[in-house]
Order: sequence, then C-alpha cells, then structure tokens
Amino acid sequence: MGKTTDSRDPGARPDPVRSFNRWKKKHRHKQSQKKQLRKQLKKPEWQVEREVISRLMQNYEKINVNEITRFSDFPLSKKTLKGLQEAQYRLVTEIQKQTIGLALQGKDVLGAAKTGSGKTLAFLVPVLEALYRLQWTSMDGLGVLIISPTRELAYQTFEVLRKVGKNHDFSAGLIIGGKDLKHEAERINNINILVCTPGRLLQHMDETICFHATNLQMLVLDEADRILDMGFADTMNAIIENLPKKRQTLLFSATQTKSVKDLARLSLKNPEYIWVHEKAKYSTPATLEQNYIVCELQQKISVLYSFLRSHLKKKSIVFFSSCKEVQYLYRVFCRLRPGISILALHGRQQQMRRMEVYNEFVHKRAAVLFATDIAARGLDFPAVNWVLQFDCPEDANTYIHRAGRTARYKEDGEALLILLPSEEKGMVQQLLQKKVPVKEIKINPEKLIDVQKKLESFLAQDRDLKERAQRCFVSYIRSVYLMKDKEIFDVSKLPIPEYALSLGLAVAPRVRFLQRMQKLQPTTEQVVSQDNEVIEPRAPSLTSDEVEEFRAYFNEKMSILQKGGKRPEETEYRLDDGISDEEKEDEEGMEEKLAKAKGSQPQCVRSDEGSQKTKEVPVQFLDRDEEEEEDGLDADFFKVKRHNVFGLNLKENKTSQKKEPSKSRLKKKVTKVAEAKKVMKRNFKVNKKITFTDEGELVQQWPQVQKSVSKETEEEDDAGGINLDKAKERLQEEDKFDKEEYRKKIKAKHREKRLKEREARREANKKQAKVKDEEEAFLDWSDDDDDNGFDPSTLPDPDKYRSSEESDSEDLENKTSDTKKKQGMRKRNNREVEDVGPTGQNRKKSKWETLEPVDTGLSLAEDEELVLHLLRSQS
Ligand SMILES: Nc1ncnc2c1ncn2[C@@H]1O[C@H](COP(=O)(O)OP(=O)(O)OP(=O)(O)O)[C@@H](O)[C@H]1O
Repeated sequence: MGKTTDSRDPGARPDPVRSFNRWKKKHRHKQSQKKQLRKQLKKPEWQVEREVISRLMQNYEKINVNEITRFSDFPLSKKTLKGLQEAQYRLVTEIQKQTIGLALQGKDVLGAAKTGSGKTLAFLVPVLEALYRLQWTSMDGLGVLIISPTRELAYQTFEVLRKVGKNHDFSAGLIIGGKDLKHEAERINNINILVCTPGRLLQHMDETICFHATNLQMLVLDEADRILDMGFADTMNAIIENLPKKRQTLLFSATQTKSVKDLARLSLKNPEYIWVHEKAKYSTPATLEQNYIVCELQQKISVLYSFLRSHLKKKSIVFFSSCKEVQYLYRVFCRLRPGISILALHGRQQQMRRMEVYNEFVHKRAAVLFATDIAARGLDFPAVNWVLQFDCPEDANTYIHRAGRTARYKEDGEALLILLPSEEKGMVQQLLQKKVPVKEIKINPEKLIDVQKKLESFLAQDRDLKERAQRCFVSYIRSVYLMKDKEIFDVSKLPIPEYALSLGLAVAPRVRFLQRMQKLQPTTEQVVSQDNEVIEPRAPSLTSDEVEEFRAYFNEKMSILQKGGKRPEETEYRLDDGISDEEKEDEEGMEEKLAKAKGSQPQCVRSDEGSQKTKEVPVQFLDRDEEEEEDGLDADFFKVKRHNVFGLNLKENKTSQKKEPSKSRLKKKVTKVAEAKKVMKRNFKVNKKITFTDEGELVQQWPQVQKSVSKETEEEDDAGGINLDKAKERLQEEDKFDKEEYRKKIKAKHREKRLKEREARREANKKQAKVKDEEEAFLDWSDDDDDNGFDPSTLPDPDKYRSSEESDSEDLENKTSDTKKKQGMRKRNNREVEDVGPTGQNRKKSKWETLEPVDTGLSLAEDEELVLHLLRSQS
C-alpha cells in the first residue's frame, strides 16, 4: 500500500493524481467553452439572438412571482435590462412584480394599483419584450399601441419609453394632436410603438391613407377606466374596430374598471385581474396625508391665497373644475403676487404652451400649478408636496387620482380638499366608502387674508379681467349644475351673489340655465302631496315618453357628433375635457325641449346654433359660456358625464339605442338668416362710434353711414324690423355709389399725375434749353477770345422762348398735344439751326470764309486804321 499524503499535514506535498484530475477537469471545461464560443462566432447574429430569445421564452413559464425582487429576476432581454439599469430602476414594485410575468406569458392583464406605484413600467417592459421576441423591425409597421387619456400623460409615457427602450432598435412615436397632421402622417407608418391619445389616433385612422394596424401585437390602455368611460366610448369603439382581434391587451389604472361590457368591447381573452392593493386598508398611498376643510364658497379664494402665502417654499398643485376658473384665478393670483411662482395648465392652452408649463413645473423646486383635471391622472411631477382640491371632485375616483399627484413612489405628500357645507356629507361618505382616509381640519381665521377688495379694484381697472371673472363665475356654476351626483352637488344651495362678490364682481352675471331651472321648479318651496305629506321640491319628473324622446335624441346627437359630425381632433379635446361647447349647446337645446314639454317657453335666442363657436350679443348671453378661443381648439373642461346630466342612463337602455329617432325629434336647424331676423326683431341697436375732426365736426365711424340713401329712407328703415329685399336694393345702390365715388377719385388722381408730369417736362425743357444756350455761349465766347469777334446769332432767341412760355400758360387742357407739337417744332427748329447756322467750329471756319461786311459804327478812316492795326498785329 503506498503511503498516502495527509492533507491535514501542512508540510505534506499535494497528491499529484488529484491535482492532475482537477487540472484535467478545468482544462476540459475551458476547451468546451472555447469550442462553444468558436461555434457561436461562426453563427450569424440573428441566429444567436434567436437562441437567446428561445431560452428566454422557455423561462417565461418558470417565473415565480414570490422569488422576484429585481427586474433582472425576470427573463428579460439584455437590452431592456440595460435600459432599466441606466434609468436607475433595479428593484421591482408590487404591481410590476405581479403583472410583468403574466404579460410576458402573453396573457391579457387588468392591472390596478395605487397612484405612483409604478404602473408605467409594468406595461412598458412587456411592450419592449413583446417586440423583441418577434424581432420586430421598422418594416413590420405598428406593433404596439399605447393609448393615454391626456396629451401630457402620453408625452410622459413616451419619455419613459425612450429612456428604458433606448438600447432597442424599435421606432417609437408620440401622436397627441396639436401638431401638423400631415407631418405626423408622413412618419406614422414607420412607427413600431405608438403612444397616442384616442382622438388623434382615430383621426389618423380616418384620414391617413396608408396608416393601418393590421400587424398590431399589443394594445395598452393607460388609465383604462378613464378611457373606457362614457366620454371616450364612441372613439374607443371606432378605434377598436380598426384593430385586429388577435392581440394582447393590457389595461392599467389606479381605479380599475371591471365592467363586463367594456371588457367584451376590448375583446379581452380570459384576462388576469391584478389589484395589488385590493386588500390594503386604504386605497391611497400610505405616505399621503389627507385632510379636508369646510368653508363657504365666497371664502375659497381667500383660503387659497392664505394657503399659498403660508407655503411659499413648497411645490403644490391646485385643482379647479373648469378652464375658465383656472384662467381667471391664475391671472388674479399673478397680480396678487403671493410670493411664489404660479403656473397654469388647462385644455384651452396651445399644445406648445401645455408642454412648456409641464416641463417648467417638473423642474421647479417651489411653485404652484393651477390645473384642471387634465393634470389629475398619471402625471408624475417630481417632489410635489401639496395637492389642493379647490373645487370638489366629481367623484371619489377623481379625488384619488388628483391626490395621487403627490406622495409618489415612497415619497411623502399632503392633500387638502376644500368642501362647501353642502358638499361635505356626501363627499366624505363617498371617500370613506372608497377607503380614502380623510380628516377634517379647521382654518385658522386669524391667518385668513381677505383678498376680495383687491380683486374688486383689479376688475375696476381691467375690463378684460372683469369679463374673465364673469366667465369664471358662470363656468363654475355650470360645472356644479352639470355634476352627476346631485346628492353632493346642489346648485340651488350656492350663495350666488356672495360668490360673485368674492370674485370681485359687484353684480352677479345672469345665469340663464339657473333661471330656467328655477322656472321649472314649483314656485312654492315645498309642495304638499295628496296625503298631506311635505315633499321636497325636485327636478321635474318626466313621462316615460319624454324620457324615451330625450334618450333617443341624445343617442342620435352623440353618434352624429362622434362618428362624422365633428373632426376627430376636436373629439379628442372633448374627450380630454369632458364635454364640448357644441354638446353643451345640445344640452341647452334639450333643456329647451324640456321646458317646452313642461309648457314653459325658453327665453333665449340663439345667434347661431349650428356653429360650434357661437358669437353672441354680449352680457345677455354670458351664460352661454361663449369662448374667446384664446388657445386654439380645445373645448372647455367639464368632467361630468353627459348621460347623467338629466338623470338618464343612456348606456343601459339598449332598446332605446336601437330605436331610430323620428325627424321631428331632431332639433330643427335654424339658418343664419332666421337668426338674424330674430335678433333684428328684438331691435338691438348697434353701438355708434363717433369722432371729432380738427375742425370740430362730428364723423360717424361705425356703423358707416349709407351715403347713397337719403336720411328719410334710413329713418324709415330703422323704424321696422328687417326687409331683406330692401336691404339688398340698398346694398346695390350703395355699391353703385361707391363705384362712382371710386371712379371720380381715380380720375382726379390721374389728372393730378398728368399735370405733374407736364410740369416736370416743362422744367426739363427749360433746363435743356438753358444748358444748350450756355454751351453755345461758352463756345462763342471762347471763339471770341481768339477772334475778338462777336456773333449775335449765338444769343438766345427771345421770341422763341416767349412764345413757348405763352403757349404753355395758355391752355392746360391741350397741353400735351401742344407741348408735343412744340417739342417737335423746337426739334425741327434746332435741326434747322444746326443745319443752317454754324456750330462752334464750323462757324470758326466759315467766319473767315464768308466775309460779310461788319458795321463797326466808325468812320471809314477810323475803320481803315483799325484794319491796318489788326493786320499788323497779326503779322
Ligand atoms: N421599480 C422602480 N424603481 C424605482 N422607481 C420606480 C420604479 N417604478 C416606478 N418608479 C417611479 O415611481 C414613480 C411613479 O411611477 P408611475 O408614474 O409609473 O406610477 P403610476 O402607478 O403609473 O401612477 P399613477 O397611477 O398616478 O399613474 C415614477 O417617478 C417612477 O419613476
């Protein structure tokens, strides 16, 4: 037996056999690795990639959610992992952990999780992997569609996609409207991942010839419940019609929809429903502190001002219910100078401005953003400390989304809700039902700064601001009036005059729909029923026929609006903002119908019901909410769902949807002429603009006085309504008159011009003649110097010039022909002179050749003496 080495003995030598075996194993492993590497090197890249993909796909089935803590625990492509790492995303959040695996396996997913919990990455990672798996190229066209309810959210998602997917070769595009459609259309076909808003997408589907989605692999709906709600329904239906049925669908939101009807519409196949915080105690982030205060409507502006004054170093978002409130209060607060920078974001701004504001607020440390609910969903502004809900949200879901703009991803935040006494009970109840922990806090009256007087003085100085205040007033009242939950929102409980004062308005503008509503209600405060029971006054009840009629009317109107009657882009704004002006007008039309049905006549006169942006007689129609269109096409923001405005549930009544409304039910289209007639009958007088001339004469600048018609006729016409035939005649006469005037003016102008030209020519001729004479005189003088002689022919002919001057002054009317004649004559004379008379040098010679006797005036003897003297001097 040979001696074996004791390994425990430090001095002992290692066993050579074992060492050799170990070396041999290592060597073999290295060799096999090298072999494999060599083999791989020989393989084309696509094959290597394919093998990697097949390995990843094999691992999809092995994903164990409980073992996952990092993104790298998922079988993800190197390119995606690198992108995630570079963007500092390593650990997964709960929603990411639960949904990414399912999505990778190709399942349809409905993901719901609290705000700020990382839902964006939960769908962006599977998006990238889906196209990677299929080795998608730009030649394959559109592979993934991500639809967001607002432009800002779409933009934000696109930015995250760019960051995380930068190592992939896919092309991604952002289509959100507000840009040139043609420009987008040229590029849209090369896009693999399209992030868009519903309206703009539908517009491309309708108008961009080569745009199609036949190859689509995945559809993602971010903030799905918002997209699937009533406002977006028709647009989404139209989009989905254009998408292939065989696709994967992912739906994400903080407040999820479970409506079977919606899901069927999206053709989801056995969707996995993941609500990570379903069992959580609260539905809002644990790091979010939530409070509410109750204050009177007229106090709200002062409360906001006082709040801002005491939070100057914070970043806050203040939510309002309409664009016009934002527009007015933004301007007013800028003037109040609270000591913090104020920004405004609403749907009426141009797209560029919206983006600017968004980016500006992202980068600010301390600022306050006045916003409508376009900023309520999904926006991830970093480090927001406070969310203040100035106006009560329409429901608990909207509250959750608004409040969720703070306390995002492990950060702290505070939310404050301002409630009116009439809103408190209903809203707090709703919030508690939705597991939102809100506590009431009180305002410290000592810290409250009253700004009403300042606002009044601003409005006294600035008419534009005053008009904005009026619009803000009407807009707010209308928003309350249109709220679906009548338990919470009761417009009749609003202190209207006090609210107007708080905005700085001395007089509350007339709100027509309120007046109409009051008319519809019984005059007595309470009605006593047959059983002597006291009944609270309610909205007038309708017969079932009337309900049917209104329902049919709405369905018809909506399909007209959303399918063909309106540009899709506008539809998008409507969707973003809830309800468009046209729709509001439709509602008003319905109100009129309602009034008629109840036997009361509507009081208003529409100036143009057919057009979306109606220009109306000011002040009287302020409550029409007629828009100044300051920032483009966007519609006003009302978050209210139309079908609830009149308490009608359109969605659920299938029979009525199928029912074709008769023509008589459609609102009769009123022509502009008819409208004009109506207005004229009301005898509105147009304002006159009169100015004084320097001489103190009155000049009417507007409306222009008709010159062709005598005063009596005018007065006669003014007395009655409008006579179209007469008006036409009058216009024709005025036209003739104007033409005649114009002709006269032109004639006078031409005459003046001719005279000027003649004058100029005469001057030129004079100068020419003078120059010539001077020249001739000069030459003669030079000759004379030499010759000491004098030629009288060199003198200008006074007769010649006198005659021309005389003729010029004689008759101005025949000037042109005369002048021409004279010029011609003069030319001829000159020529004659040139021909006959000697020029300088010719004369020099001819003087000596043709010796004519010269009368010197001397005696003969003196002459002789002179000649001799000359001859002597010459010799
Ligand atoms: N895994 C992660 N690691 C680190 N940060 C993350 C991670 N996932 C998301 N975040 C960050 O958390 C924040 C919120 O993410 P995101 O916007 O996706 O939330 P959300 O759930 O979509 O919110 P909302 O419901 O409001 O739309 C973002 O700033 C994002 O960068």
